[in-house]
Amino acid sequence: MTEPNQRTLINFQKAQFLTSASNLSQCPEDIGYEVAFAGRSNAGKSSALNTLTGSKKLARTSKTPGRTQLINFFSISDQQRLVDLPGYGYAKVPEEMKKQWQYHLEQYLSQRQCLMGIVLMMDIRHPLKEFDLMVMQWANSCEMPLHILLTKADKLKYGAAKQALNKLQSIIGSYHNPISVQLFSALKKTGVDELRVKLSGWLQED
Ligand SMILES: Nc1nc2c(ncn2[C@@H]2O[C@H](COP(=O)(O)OP(=O)(O)OP(=O)(O)O)[C@@H](O)[C@H]2O)c(=O)[nH]1
Ligand SMILES: [Mg+2]
Repeated sequence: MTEPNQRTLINFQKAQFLTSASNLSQCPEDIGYEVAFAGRSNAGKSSALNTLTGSKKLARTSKTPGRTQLINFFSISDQQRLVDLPGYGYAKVPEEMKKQWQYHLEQYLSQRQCLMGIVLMMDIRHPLKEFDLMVMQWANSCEMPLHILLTKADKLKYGAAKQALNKLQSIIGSYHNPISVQLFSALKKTGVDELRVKLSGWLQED
């Protein structure tokens, strides 16, 4: 028998765009294993997905916050998918549209049976905003595994980045869902292996 930590690493380079959905009914069949990438608009979700999969343009990145407006599905195999969720909190989007996204996002998060865990991305310079705390509390309440990426770690000196990591680590100590945090930089490729190990655990059967 293999120990969970000896499971094979998934080859994330196999990820291919599958489909986009604007609501739950348009999502692919709810089977197998799925991991969702969530975060505030501009947190670096699409960049992290591209870095993870070794692709420059699998997920669209943009200097314009709010670019990813649909739930985008990427398949690694017919049983394993990565999901780029719409960025939350882009101010220039009309209020009604924001409510719609929020509704569909909540539907997805609460109803999706194959959802194994959430990767929550926060810009290391602006962590723990209202949306982040909401996701953290929600995950805690339903025991959903959560892995936090402190993104754009290259924007801080190593000491300051480490300090931000330590602070987050002490905060998540009071949570009782499976929860972890790491530094990440799409620019410098920092933390990619750590992320691959975490997701390989989530996306495979025990
Ligand atoms: N310096 C630095 N910039 C980054 C990093 N990751 C992302 N960015 C930049 O941050 C901006 C937003 O990145 P995206 O990956 O598009 O962010 P997103 O969370 O997908 O944004 P939305 O789809 O709008 O919600 C882009 O200009 C990226 O180039 C990083 O690790 N380091
Ligand atoms: Mg995006």
